[in-house]
Amino acid sequence: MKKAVVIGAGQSGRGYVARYLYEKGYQITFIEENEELIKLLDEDRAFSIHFYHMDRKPVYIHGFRVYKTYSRQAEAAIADADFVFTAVGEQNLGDVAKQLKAGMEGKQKRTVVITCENGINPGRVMRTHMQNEKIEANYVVSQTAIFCSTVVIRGTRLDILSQNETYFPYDCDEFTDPFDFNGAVPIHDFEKFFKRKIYTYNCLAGLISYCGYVKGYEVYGEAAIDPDVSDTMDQLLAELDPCLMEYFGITMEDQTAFSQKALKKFKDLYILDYTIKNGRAPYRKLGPTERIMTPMRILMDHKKDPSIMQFVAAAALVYWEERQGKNGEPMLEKDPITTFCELNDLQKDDPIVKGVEKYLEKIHQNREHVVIQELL
Ligand SMILES: NC(=O)C1=CN([C@@H]2O[C@H](COP(=O)(O)OP(=O)(O)OC[C@H]3O[C@@H](n4cnc5c(N)ncnc54)[C@H](O)[C@@H]3O)[C@@H](O)[C@H]2O)C=CC1
Ligand SMILES: O=P(O)(O)OC[C@H]1O[C@](O)(CO)[C@@H](O)[C@@H]1O
Repeated sequence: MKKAVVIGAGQSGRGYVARYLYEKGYQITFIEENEELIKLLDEDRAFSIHFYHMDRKPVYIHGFRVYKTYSRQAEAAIADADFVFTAVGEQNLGDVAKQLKAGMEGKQKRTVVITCENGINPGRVMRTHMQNEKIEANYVVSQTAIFCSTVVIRGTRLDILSQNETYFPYDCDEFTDPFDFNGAVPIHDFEKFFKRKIYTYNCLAGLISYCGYVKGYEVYGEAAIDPDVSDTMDQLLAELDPCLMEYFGITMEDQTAFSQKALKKFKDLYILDYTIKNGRAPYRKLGPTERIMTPMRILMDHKKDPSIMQFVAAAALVYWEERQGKNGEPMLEKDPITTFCELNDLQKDDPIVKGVEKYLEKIHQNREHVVIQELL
Protein backbone atom coordinates (compact mmCIF):
# COMPACT_ATOMS: atom_id res chain seq x y z
CA MET A 1 0.00 0.00 0.00
CA LYS A 2 1.40 3.42 -0.94
CA LYS A 3 1.68 5.82 1.94
CA ALA A 4 0.65 9.46 1.64
CA VAL A 5 0.98 12.31 4.07
CA VAL A 6 -1.28 15.34 3.55
CA ILE A 7 0.04 18.44 5.31
CA GLY A 8 -2.93 20.75 5.95
CA ALA A 9 -6.26 19.03 6.67
CA GLY A 10 -8.43 21.99 5.64
CA GLN A 11 -10.85 22.32 2.74
CA SER A 12 -8.52 21.16 -0.07
CA GLY A 13 -6.43 18.78 2.04
CA ARG A 14 -9.30 16.70 3.35
CA GLY A 15 -11.98 17.67 0.81
CA TYR A 16 -10.02 17.45 -2.43
CA VAL A 17 -6.64 15.67 -2.21
CA ALA A 18 -7.94 13.00 0.17
CA ARG A 19 -10.56 11.73 -2.25
CA TYR A 20 -7.98 10.96 -4.98
CA LEU A 21 -5.90 9.12 -2.39
CA TYR A 22 -8.91 7.30 -0.96
CA GLU A 23 -10.06 6.15 -4.41
CA LYS A 24 -6.68 4.55 -5.04
CA GLY A 25 -6.35 2.94 -1.62
CA TYR A 26 -3.40 4.97 -0.31
CA GLN A 27 -2.78 4.99 3.42
CA ILE A 28 -3.63 8.59 4.42
CA THR A 29 -2.04 10.54 7.26
CA PHE A 30 -3.04 14.15 7.85
CA ILE A 31 -0.59 16.51 9.54
CA GLU A 32 -2.21 19.67 10.90
CA GLU A 33 -1.29 22.59 13.09
CA ASN A 34 -4.82 23.56 14.18
CA GLU A 35 -5.48 21.71 17.43
CA GLU A 36 -9.27 22.06 17.26
CA LEU A 37 -9.33 20.49 13.81
CA ILE A 38 -7.00 17.69 14.93
CA LYS A 39 -9.29 16.96 17.86
CA LEU A 40 -12.34 16.66 15.57
CA LEU A 41 -10.51 14.45 13.07
CA ASP A 42 -9.17 12.31 15.89
CA GLU A 43 -12.58 11.93 17.55
CA ASP A 44 -14.63 11.32 14.39
CA ARG A 45 -12.04 9.42 12.33
CA ALA A 46 -14.29 10.03 9.31
CA PHE A 47 -15.99 12.76 7.29
CA SER A 48 -18.11 13.01 4.16
CA ILE A 49 -17.49 14.92 0.96
CA HIS A 50 -20.74 16.02 -0.69
CA PHE A 51 -20.98 17.36 -4.23
CA TYR A 52 -22.58 20.65 -5.26
CA HIS A 53 -24.80 19.45 -8.06
CA MET A 54 -25.65 16.18 -6.30
CA ASP A 55 -24.13 14.53 -9.37
CA ARG A 56 -21.96 12.13 -7.40
CA LYS A 57 -22.62 10.04 -4.34
CA PRO A 58 -20.95 11.47 -1.24
CA VAL A 59 -17.49 10.06 -0.61
CA TYR A 60 -17.04 8.82 2.95
CA ILE A 61 -13.41 9.15 3.94
CA HIS A 62 -12.27 7.06 6.89
CA GLY A 63 -9.37 4.96 8.07
CA PHE A 64 -6.92 7.86 8.12
CA ARG A 65 -4.52 8.97 10.84
CA VAL A 66 -4.04 12.53 12.04
CA TYR A 67 -1.08 14.06 13.85
CA LYS A 68 0.00 17.45 15.10
CA THR A 69 2.79 19.17 13.20
CA TYR A 70 6.28 18.44 14.58
CA SER A 71 5.00 15.58 16.75
CA ARG A 72 7.06 12.39 16.90
CA GLN A 73 4.26 10.57 15.02
CA ALA A 74 4.14 13.26 12.31
CA GLU A 75 7.87 12.93 11.78
CA ALA A 76 7.59 9.13 11.62
CA ALA A 77 4.76 9.42 9.04
CA ILE A 78 6.90 11.74 6.88
CA ALA A 79 9.83 9.34 7.23
CA ASP A 80 7.65 6.49 5.97
CA ALA A 81 5.73 8.37 3.23
CA ASP A 82 6.01 7.75 -0.50
CA PHE A 83 4.11 10.97 -1.19
CA VAL A 84 3.73 14.22 0.73
CA PHE A 85 0.95 16.55 -0.44
CA THR A 86 0.72 20.09 0.87
CA ALA A 87 -2.53 22.10 1.12
CA VAL A 88 -1.61 24.90 3.52
CA GLY A 89 -1.44 28.09 1.40
CA GLU A 90 1.75 28.97 -0.50
CA GLN A 91 2.78 31.42 2.22
CA ASN A 92 3.12 28.50 4.68
CA LEU A 93 5.45 26.32 2.61
CA GLY A 94 8.53 27.56 4.53
CA ASP A 95 7.15 25.94 7.67
CA VAL A 96 6.30 22.77 5.73
CA ALA A 97 9.95 22.55 4.63
CA LYS A 98 10.99 22.67 8.29
CA GLN A 99 8.61 19.80 9.06
CA LEU A 100 10.04 17.83 6.13
CA LYS A 101 13.59 18.51 7.31
CA ALA A 102 12.72 16.97 10.69
CA GLY A 103 10.88 13.98 9.16
CA MET A 104 13.31 13.21 6.34
CA GLU A 105 16.54 13.13 8.35
CA GLY A 106 18.28 9.89 7.32
CA LYS A 107 15.30 8.77 5.19
CA GLN A 108 16.30 6.20 2.56
CA LYS A 109 13.28 5.90 0.28
CA ARG A 110 12.47 8.66 -2.18
CA THR A 111 9.76 11.19 -1.23
CA VAL A 112 7.53 12.74 -3.88
CA VAL A 113 6.38 16.15 -2.64
CA ILE A 114 3.34 17.57 -4.48
CA THR A 115 2.13 21.07 -3.66
CA CYS A 116 -1.63 21.66 -3.98
CA GLU A 117 -1.51 25.45 -3.64
CA ASN A 118 -2.28 28.48 -5.76
CA GLY A 119 0.61 30.62 -7.01
CA ILE A 120 2.49 30.86 -10.28
CA ASN A 121 4.98 28.18 -9.28
CA PRO A 122 4.41 26.94 -5.71
CA GLY A 123 6.41 23.80 -6.58
CA ARG A 124 9.48 26.00 -7.05
CA VAL A 125 8.70 27.85 -3.81
CA MET A 126 8.59 24.47 -2.02
CA ARG A 127 11.83 23.28 -3.63
CA THR A 128 13.61 26.51 -2.69
CA HIS A 129 12.49 26.22 0.93
CA MET A 130 13.65 22.58 1.01
CA GLN A 131 17.02 23.57 -0.44
CA ASN A 132 17.32 26.36 2.13
CA GLU A 133 16.67 23.77 4.85
CA LYS A 134 19.49 21.69 3.34
CA ILE A 135 17.37 18.53 3.18
CA GLU A 136 19.71 15.85 1.92
CA ALA A 137 17.33 12.90 1.55
CA ASN A 138 16.17 11.77 -1.89
CA TYR A 139 13.12 13.72 -3.08
CA VAL A 140 11.41 15.18 -6.12
CA VAL A 141 8.96 18.08 -6.12
CA SER A 142 5.87 18.36 -8.28
CA GLN A 143 2.75 20.52 -8.09
CA THR A 144 -0.88 20.53 -9.11
CA ALA A 145 -3.27 23.39 -9.90
CA ILE A 146 -6.70 23.05 -8.32
CA PHE A 147 -9.67 24.13 -10.43
CA CYS A 148 -12.12 22.61 -7.97
CA SER A 149 -13.94 24.74 -5.38
CA THR A 150 -14.18 23.17 -1.94
CA VAL A 151 -15.75 24.56 1.22
CA VAL A 152 -16.59 23.29 4.68
CA ILE A 153 -20.27 22.60 5.28
CA ARG A 154 -21.15 25.05 8.01
CA GLY A 155 -22.97 23.45 10.92
CA THR A 156 -21.13 20.14 10.56
CA ARG A 157 -17.92 19.12 12.32
CA LEU A 158 -15.82 18.06 9.36
CA ASP A 159 -17.98 17.63 6.28
CA ILE A 160 -17.11 19.16 2.97
CA LEU A 161 -18.94 20.44 -0.10
CA SER A 162 -17.01 20.29 -3.34
CA GLN A 163 -17.24 20.05 -7.10
CA ASN A 164 -17.40 16.72 -8.87
CA GLU A 165 -14.13 17.47 -10.63
CA THR A 166 -11.71 14.73 -11.61
CA TYR A 167 -8.82 16.59 -13.19
CA PHE A 168 -5.40 16.44 -11.62
CA PRO A 169 -2.90 18.25 -13.83
CA TYR A 170 0.61 17.78 -12.43
CA ASP A 171 4.08 19.07 -13.13
CA CYS A 172 5.97 16.22 -14.82
CA ASP A 173 9.29 17.98 -15.45
CA GLU A 174 10.97 16.60 -12.30
CA PHE A 175 8.47 13.92 -11.24
CA THR A 176 8.45 11.74 -14.35
CA ASP A 177 6.82 8.54 -13.03
CA PRO A 178 3.42 7.45 -14.28
CA PHE A 179 0.92 8.70 -11.71
CA ASP A 180 -2.14 6.66 -10.74
CA PHE A 181 -4.61 9.38 -9.66
CA ASN A 182 -7.91 9.38 -11.58
CA GLY A 183 -7.78 12.38 -13.90
CA ALA A 184 -3.98 12.78 -13.64
CA VAL A 185 -2.60 14.74 -16.61
CA PRO A 186 1.16 15.30 -16.88
CA ILE A 187 2.02 18.89 -17.89
CA HIS A 188 5.38 20.28 -19.02
CA ASP A 189 6.23 23.95 -18.36
CA PHE A 190 3.80 24.05 -15.47
CA GLU A 191 4.54 27.68 -14.69
CA LYS A 192 3.07 28.74 -18.03
CA PHE A 193 0.02 26.56 -17.34
CA PHE A 194 -0.34 28.01 -13.83
CA LYS A 195 0.11 31.62 -14.95
CA ARG A 196 -2.73 31.19 -17.39
CA LYS A 197 -4.96 29.99 -14.55
CA ILE A 198 -3.89 32.72 -12.13
CA TYR A 199 -4.11 35.59 -14.64
CA THR A 200 -7.50 34.54 -16.03
CA TYR A 201 -9.46 32.37 -13.60
CA ASN A 202 -8.04 33.72 -10.34
CA CYS A 203 -7.97 37.28 -11.70
CA LEU A 204 -11.75 37.04 -12.13
CA ALA A 205 -12.00 35.35 -8.72
CA GLY A 206 -10.06 38.28 -7.21
CA LEU A 207 -12.37 40.79 -8.88
CA ILE A 208 -15.50 38.96 -7.68
CA SER A 209 -14.25 38.43 -4.14
CA TYR A 210 -12.83 41.90 -3.45
CA CYS A 211 -15.47 43.89 -5.36
CA GLY A 212 -18.15 41.59 -3.94
CA TYR A 213 -16.74 42.13 -0.45
CA VAL A 214 -16.77 45.93 -0.66
CA LYS A 215 -20.31 45.75 -2.04
CA GLY A 216 -21.39 43.75 1.03
CA TYR A 217 -21.74 40.26 -0.45
CA GLU A 218 -20.95 37.19 1.61
CA VAL A 219 -21.84 34.59 -1.03
CA TYR A 220 -19.41 34.55 -3.93
CA GLY A 221 -21.91 33.48 -6.65
CA GLU A 222 -24.30 36.27 -5.64
CA ALA A 223 -21.45 38.76 -6.01
CA ALA A 224 -20.60 37.30 -9.44
CA ILE A 225 -24.14 37.78 -10.80
CA ASP A 226 -24.53 41.31 -9.41
CA PRO A 227 -24.95 43.42 -12.61
CA ASP A 228 -22.35 45.96 -11.43
CA VAL A 229 -19.73 43.23 -10.84
CA SER A 230 -20.74 41.26 -13.91
CA ASP A 231 -20.54 44.30 -16.23
CA THR A 232 -17.13 45.13 -14.75
CA MET A 233 -15.90 41.61 -15.52
CA ASP A 234 -17.19 41.80 -19.11
CA GLN A 235 -15.51 45.19 -19.53
CA LEU A 236 -12.24 43.79 -18.16
CA LEU A 237 -12.31 40.65 -20.31
CA ALA A 238 -12.99 42.64 -23.50
CA GLU A 239 -9.53 44.16 -23.01
CA LEU A 240 -7.68 41.48 -21.05
CA ASP A 241 -8.51 38.41 -23.17
CA PRO A 242 -6.79 39.75 -26.35
CA CYS A 243 -3.74 40.76 -24.25
CA LEU A 244 -3.53 37.31 -22.62
CA MET A 245 -3.91 35.68 -26.02
CA GLU A 246 -0.76 37.49 -27.13
CA TYR A 247 1.04 37.08 -23.81
CA PHE A 248 0.58 33.30 -23.82
CA GLY A 249 0.78 32.84 -27.60
CA ILE A 250 -2.61 31.11 -27.81
CA THR A 251 -5.66 31.61 -29.99
CA MET A 252 -8.42 34.04 -29.07
CA GLU A 253 -10.85 31.14 -29.22
CA ASP A 254 -8.84 29.24 -26.59
CA GLN A 255 -8.53 32.24 -24.31
CA THR A 256 -12.19 33.27 -24.45
CA ALA A 257 -13.31 29.66 -23.94
CA PHE A 258 -11.11 29.55 -20.82
CA SER A 259 -12.32 32.85 -19.38
CA GLN A 260 -15.99 32.20 -20.22
CA LYS A 261 -15.80 28.76 -18.58
CA ALA A 262 -14.48 30.43 -15.41
CA LEU A 263 -17.27 33.05 -15.54
CA LYS A 264 -19.92 30.37 -15.97
CA LYS A 265 -18.59 28.47 -12.98
CA PHE A 266 -18.34 31.55 -10.78
CA LYS A 267 -21.93 32.54 -11.58
CA ASP A 268 -23.28 29.07 -10.78
CA LEU A 269 -25.24 29.57 -7.58
CA TYR A 270 -25.11 25.84 -6.82
CA ILE A 271 -21.37 26.22 -6.27
CA LEU A 272 -21.65 27.76 -2.85
CA ASP A 273 -18.51 29.70 -1.96
CA TYR A 274 -17.72 32.84 0.00
CA THR A 275 -16.16 36.22 -0.81
CA ILE A 276 -14.15 36.13 2.42
CA LYS A 277 -12.66 32.72 1.60
CA ASN A 278 -11.71 33.75 -1.93
CA GLY A 279 -10.29 37.06 -0.75
CA ARG A 280 -8.13 35.60 2.04
CA ALA A 281 -4.41 36.39 2.18
CA PRO A 282 -4.65 39.74 0.31
CA TYR A 283 -0.92 40.34 0.93
CA ARG A 284 -0.19 37.27 -1.25
CA LYS A 285 -2.75 38.21 -3.90
CA LEU A 286 -1.52 41.83 -4.10
CA GLY A 287 2.03 40.66 -4.84
CA PRO A 288 3.87 41.43 -8.10
CA THR A 289 3.44 38.00 -9.77
CA GLU A 290 -0.15 37.47 -8.70
CA ARG A 291 -3.71 37.78 -10.04
CA ILE A 292 -4.09 41.56 -9.66
CA MET A 293 -0.73 43.13 -10.47
CA THR A 294 0.39 40.99 -13.40
CA PRO A 295 -2.88 41.33 -15.37
CA MET A 296 -2.71 45.09 -14.63
CA ARG A 297 0.83 45.24 -16.05
CA ILE A 298 -0.08 43.09 -19.05
CA LEU A 299 -2.91 45.53 -19.83
CA MET A 300 -0.55 48.49 -19.49
CA ASP A 301 2.10 46.84 -21.69
CA HIS A 302 -0.61 46.56 -24.36
CA LYS A 303 -1.59 50.23 -23.92
CA LYS A 304 -4.95 49.25 -22.40
CA ASP A 305 -6.76 50.85 -19.48
CA PRO A 306 -5.63 49.37 -16.09
CA SER A 307 -8.38 51.16 -14.07
CA ILE A 308 -10.45 48.07 -13.28
CA MET A 309 -7.44 46.21 -11.88
CA GLN A 310 -6.46 49.31 -9.89
CA PHE A 311 -9.97 49.32 -8.46
CA VAL A 312 -9.60 45.62 -7.55
CA ALA A 313 -6.26 46.39 -5.82
CA ALA A 314 -7.95 49.18 -3.84
CA ALA A 315 -10.81 46.84 -2.89
CA ALA A 316 -8.25 44.22 -1.76
CA LEU A 317 -6.65 46.85 0.48
CA VAL A 318 -10.04 47.68 2.00
CA TYR A 319 -10.58 43.95 2.58
CA TRP A 320 -7.20 43.78 4.34
CA GLU A 321 -7.89 46.92 6.42
CA GLU A 322 -11.18 45.48 7.62
CA ARG A 323 -10.20 41.82 7.98
CA GLN A 324 -6.81 42.26 9.67
CA GLY A 325 -6.50 40.17 12.82
CA LYS A 326 -9.50 37.99 11.85
CA ASN A 327 -9.11 34.35 10.72
CA GLY A 328 -5.34 34.59 10.70
CA GLU A 329 -5.13 37.67 8.41
CA PRO A 330 -1.97 39.56 9.42
CA MET A 331 -2.16 43.11 10.75
CA LEU A 332 -1.49 45.96 8.33
CA GLU A 333 1.63 47.35 9.97
CA LYS A 334 1.65 50.51 7.83
CA ASP A 335 -1.00 52.47 5.96
CA PRO A 336 -2.48 50.56 3.00
CA ILE A 337 -0.77 52.58 0.26
CA THR A 338 2.68 52.32 1.86
CA THR A 339 2.10 48.57 2.24
CA PHE A 340 1.01 48.29 -1.38
CA CYS A 341 4.14 50.20 -2.52
CA GLU A 342 6.40 47.97 -0.43
CA LEU A 343 4.79 44.75 -1.69
CA ASN A 344 5.30 45.83 -5.29
CA ASP A 345 8.49 47.84 -4.99
CA LEU A 346 6.72 50.99 -6.24
CA GLN A 347 7.24 54.67 -5.40
CA LYS A 348 4.30 56.69 -4.09
CA ASP A 349 4.25 58.89 -7.19
CA ASP A 350 4.02 55.94 -9.58
CA PRO A 351 0.86 56.25 -11.75
CA ILE A 352 -0.23 52.75 -10.65
CA VAL A 353 -0.09 53.81 -7.01
CA LYS A 354 -1.90 57.05 -7.78
CA GLY A 355 -4.68 55.07 -9.47
CA VAL A 356 -5.02 52.63 -6.56
CA GLU A 357 -4.97 55.51 -4.07
CA LYS A 358 -7.73 57.33 -5.98
CA TYR A 359 -9.99 54.26 -5.85
CA LEU A 360 -9.14 53.57 -2.22
CA GLU A 361 -10.36 57.06 -1.33
CA LYS A 362 -13.49 56.63 -3.45
CA ILE A 363 -14.33 53.30 -1.78
CA HIS A 364 -13.77 54.85 1.66
CA GLN A 365 -16.03 57.80 0.77
CA ASN A 366 -18.77 55.49 -0.53
CA ARG A 367 -18.16 52.62 1.86
CA GLU A 368 -21.83 51.95 2.60
CA HIS A 369 -22.86 51.90 -1.07
CA VAL A 370 -20.11 51.03 -3.54
CA VAL A 371 -21.14 51.14 -7.22
CA ILE A 372 -18.08 50.20 -9.23
CA GLN A 373 -19.35 51.50 -12.56
CA GLU A 374 -19.97 54.93 -11.01
CA LEU A 375 -16.56 55.07 -9.33
CA LEU A 376 -14.46 53.94 -12.29
N1 LIG B 1 -10.52 25.50 -1.08
C1 LIG B 1 -10.51 25.70 -2.39
O1 LIG B 1 -11.57 25.78 -3.05
C2 LIG B 1 -9.22 25.82 -3.13
C3 LIG B 1 -8.02 25.86 -2.47
N2 LIG B 1 -6.86 25.98 -3.21
C4 LIG B 1 -5.57 26.00 -2.54
O2 LIG B 1 -5.50 25.01 -1.52
C5 LIG B 1 -4.62 25.47 -0.50
C6 LIG B 1 -5.33 25.27 0.84
O3 LIG B 1 -6.52 26.00 0.80
P1 LIG B 1 -7.79 25.57 1.67
O4 LIG B 1 -7.76 24.13 1.91
O5 LIG B 1 -8.97 26.19 1.07
O6 LIG B 1 -7.43 26.32 3.04
P2 LIG B 1 -7.89 25.95 4.52
O7 LIG B 1 -7.62 27.13 5.34
O8 LIG B 1 -9.23 25.35 4.49
O9 LIG B 1 -6.85 24.79 4.92
C7 LIG B 1 -5.49 25.00 5.17
C8 LIG B 1 -5.12 24.13 6.35
O10 LIG B 1 -3.72 24.13 6.49
C9 LIG B 1 -3.42 24.24 7.86
N3 LIG B 1 -2.05 24.78 7.94
C10 LIG B 1 -1.62 26.04 7.67
N4 LIG B 1 -0.29 26.11 7.81
C11 LIG B 1 0.12 24.88 8.17
C12 LIG B 1 1.38 24.31 8.46
N5 LIG B 1 2.49 25.07 8.39
N6 LIG B 1 1.45 23.01 8.78
C13 LIG B 1 0.33 22.24 8.86
N7 LIG B 1 -0.90 22.73 8.61
C14 LIG B 1 -1.01 24.03 8.26
C15 LIG B 1 -4.48 25.16 8.43
O11 LIG B 1 -4.61 25.01 9.83
C16 LIG B 1 -5.70 24.68 7.66
O12 LIG B 1 -6.39 23.65 8.35
C17 LIG B 1 -4.31 26.93 -0.79
O13 LIG B 1 -3.02 27.04 -1.31
C18 LIG B 1 -5.33 27.31 -1.85
O14 LIG B 1 -4.83 28.26 -2.74
C19 LIG B 1 -6.87 26.09 -4.55
C20 LIG B 1 -8.03 26.08 -5.25
C21 LIG B 1 -9.30 25.88 -4.59
O1 LIG C 1 -6.05 30.65 -1.65
P1 LIG C 1 -6.58 31.10 -2.96
O2 LIG C 1 -5.54 31.50 -3.92
O3 LIG C 1 -7.75 32.02 -2.86
O4 LIG C 1 -7.18 29.79 -3.63
C1 LIG C 1 -8.39 29.27 -3.37
C2 LIG C 1 -9.42 29.75 -4.33
O5 LIG C 1 -9.11 29.51 -5.67
C3 LIG C 1 -10.30 29.21 -6.37
O6 LIG C 1 -10.15 27.99 -6.99
C4 LIG C 1 -10.60 30.23 -7.40
O7 LIG C 1 -10.59 31.43 -6.81
C5 LIG C 1 -11.43 29.22 -5.31
O8 LIG C 1 -12.39 28.28 -5.55
C6 LIG C 1 -10.70 29.07 -4.05
O9 LIG C 1 -11.36 29.64 -2.97
